[in-house]
Amino acid sequence: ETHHLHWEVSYMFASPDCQEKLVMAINGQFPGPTIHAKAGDTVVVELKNSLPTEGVVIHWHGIKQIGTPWADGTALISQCPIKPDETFVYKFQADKAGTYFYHGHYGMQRAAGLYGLLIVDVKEGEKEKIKYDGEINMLLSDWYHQDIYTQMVGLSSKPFRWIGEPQSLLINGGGQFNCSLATNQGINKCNMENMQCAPMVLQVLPNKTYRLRIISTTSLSSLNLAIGNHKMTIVEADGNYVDPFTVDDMDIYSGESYSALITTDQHVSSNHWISVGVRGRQPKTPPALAILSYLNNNSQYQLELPKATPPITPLWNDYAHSKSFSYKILAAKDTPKPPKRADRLIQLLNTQNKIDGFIKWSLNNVSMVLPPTPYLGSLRYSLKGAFDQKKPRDWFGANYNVMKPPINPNTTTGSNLYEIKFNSTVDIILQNANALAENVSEIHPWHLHGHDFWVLGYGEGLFRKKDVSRFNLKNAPLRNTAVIFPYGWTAIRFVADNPGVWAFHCHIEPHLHMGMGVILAEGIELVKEIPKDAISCGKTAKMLMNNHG
Ligand SMILES: O=C1O[C@H]([C@@H](O)CO)C(O)=C1O
Repeated sequence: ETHHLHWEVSYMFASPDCQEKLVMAINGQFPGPTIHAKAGDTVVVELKNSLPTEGVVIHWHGIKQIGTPWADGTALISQCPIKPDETFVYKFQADKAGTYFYHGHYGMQRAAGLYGLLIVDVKEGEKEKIKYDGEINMLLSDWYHQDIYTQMVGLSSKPFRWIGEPQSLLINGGGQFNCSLATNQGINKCNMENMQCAPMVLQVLPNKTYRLRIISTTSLSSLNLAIGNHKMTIVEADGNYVDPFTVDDMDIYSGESYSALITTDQHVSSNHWISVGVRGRQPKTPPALAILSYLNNNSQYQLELPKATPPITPLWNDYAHSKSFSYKILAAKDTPKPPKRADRLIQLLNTQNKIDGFIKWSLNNVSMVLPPTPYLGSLRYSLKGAFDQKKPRDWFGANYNVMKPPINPNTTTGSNLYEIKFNSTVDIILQNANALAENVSEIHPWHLHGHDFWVLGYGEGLFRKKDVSRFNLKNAPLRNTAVIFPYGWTAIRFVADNPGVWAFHCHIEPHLHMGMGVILAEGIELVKEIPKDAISCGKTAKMLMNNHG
């Protein structure tokens, strides 16, 4: 089946948390429309850019883009930004059932509200492995009242202006700013008459099982979600089935998606708080709340606020709690196993650095900048001088103390382009370290485009070669996003079997903006003819003009 969609991206005024600001919308909707497809379906989105004066692209997060690397929607990597008033056609296959989303991938447009859900069901005629009676989607985001231009300019100014913590957290695009519905919070009570800021009510029937699809597209915040009186059984992560496990609360990092099963086994006419709070950074943002409401005997849903206090998020710096959740995520039985060994090991040291006093993030001491000509075109057509040719390193050297701020914080910029042998198996060790300030090391969720990878393990401190022997080759989970914990490392393995140019980066929007990413290029000679609309800028535009002049 083919899903043919006509979308128009524009700004509109909206008040997701009852404070009005400009929001990036699709067809006048924020969040954008939900795409429902089946595995194997083709999705065609004719995307018209109706932003007055800026380019746009959309990335289909978790979709592998096999055979269509130009549809990955990464500005200056896989395609040229779509110009105002122009239309670009994204055509790709929904390759695997699972919970996905889409979002802007140019500058910080995701943080402006350019996102929505992409739900892929099992193939026609195939049976869903997980049994449930109904589905509920929860798209989580954080929300800033400052516009993204002020944020971006601040991040690249001297002195540096950090974006700070978000003003509110949103569930399906709605939230409450500076007030709370929960009775135990020391802040103003929200005005419930304002429907836009009323909590989302999830209506359920008693004695059923629901599949909650939980997705985080936050700009900055790591989140924790809990439902009063209901346990959650995690069954899917990033479009891959996991070995089911049951928890009282779950963590979710930007770029991740999960399915959690809940059973509505409480009193037939009851209601319960769902709360979402911030982890990993000292929270200044009130938790987001939703209400799980059972249909009562009179066929009516309870719309009053639950009597109990909402679940409280674990202490923001209780990393043991977060690790215990991440370590429980293991592959379901039928998951393909990783190859026994890798052909190449790349160790990427994540550091916060400075260039002439400007604050950056670097990998092996190089902060990523993107060239004016997207890599996919310049590599495919071997255009000379399209980007900085300096090869990035596979290792950062033996003497780096990850527990202390960098002795020499000075960094440089570069393309961070790794050329990967087609069909080879690659291990990447994401090595965390102390940031510029003493005793600070932050969470970074890393997202890989074009692939799933196996998470082989996590460790504390500096990764050592002997840690390879601890890798989980038995039931390593497949993911497209993996977190690195403060002062720790995370090991991933993937097979470079998808011709194209793929970003691999921290999914925290300001961190990517500050250079926290690398580019992987594989099997470029196998990329078919790239649609002209994807490469009509920079040196590839000149090439096209010369060919047809
Ligand atoms: O990139 C970041 O910058 C600030 C801080 O380190 C400097 O102000 C912060 O919390 C980040 O995550």
